Amino acid sequence: MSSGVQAMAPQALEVRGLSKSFGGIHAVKDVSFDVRPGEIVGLIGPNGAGKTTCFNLITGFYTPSAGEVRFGGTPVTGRKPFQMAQMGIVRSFQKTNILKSLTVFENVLTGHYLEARQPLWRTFFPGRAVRRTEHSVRESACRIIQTMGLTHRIDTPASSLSCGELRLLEVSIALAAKPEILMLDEPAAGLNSQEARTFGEVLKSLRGSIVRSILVVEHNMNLVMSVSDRVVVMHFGQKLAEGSPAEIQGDAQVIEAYLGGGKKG
Ligand SMILES: Nc1ncnc2c1ncn2[C@@H]1O[C@H](COP(=O)(O)OP(=O)(O)OP(=O)(O)O)[C@@H](O)[C@H]1O
Repeated sequence: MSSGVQAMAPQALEVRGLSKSFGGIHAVKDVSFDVRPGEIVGLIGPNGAGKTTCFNLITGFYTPSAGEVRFGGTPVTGRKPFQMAQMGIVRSFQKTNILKSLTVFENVLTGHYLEARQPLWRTFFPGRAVRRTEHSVRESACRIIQTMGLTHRIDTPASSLSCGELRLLEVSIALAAKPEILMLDEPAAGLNSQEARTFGEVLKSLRGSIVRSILVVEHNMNLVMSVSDRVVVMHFGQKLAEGSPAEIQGDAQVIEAYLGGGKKG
């Protein structure tokens, strides 16, 4: 769908020895894993395992206490979130990026800010280049909305969407930034099992068409196990296991971590 994305060289995300302490709490401790081009990787773990902190470290919202993040072989540790987004590492936010009074189309348009930025003078003297950008941004928004199955809601204010549709809109807005790797933090929160299944199918359809790879933090085990090529399990800030969904589901240490640690989801 996005020819821009497809034209890019594939980039792997490499996380090496990542650590973050808050006072005396080791929220993330020496965590390493890769997301290879074309993969969907699930990042799971019981409550407080360090998943969100890990996400915030990778996307530049936190600075690591130690360790490195590389993207396509380039060290990107410590870069700001907008710099990460410009490189193609884009995360979704739970609800916070949705403007409820705007329609689905308008919300997805706002997600194109990286592409649509213009110098101020161009706002007053829009030339052909500005109109071309506007046209391509509107086309891109329509394509994303169609891919996400929201075309029938394109002119609906976000305030009227169901919970499942809001989740799809959150991902749509992230897609507007043209990610190479899309990072989703609990994208299925609040969905019932049917909505989560539909959501999973949409996610699988994105990979290789509109984004190269996906890293997803999620408590809904059915969803994670059905969409992921590989699963990384965190526990008490550290990586406990890594493997295929089948391997992870049969891993005694993982089962113990969930059963012993207060399972969520
Ligand atoms: N800003 C912060 N200041 C202090 N402690 C923090 C901060 N952020 C996270 N922590 C602590 O770090 C640990 C890991 O938290 P984190 O939110 O990363 O876990 P999680 O796996 O995402 O949990 P959940 O599944 O419940 O969202 C927890 O003990 C948490 O209390």
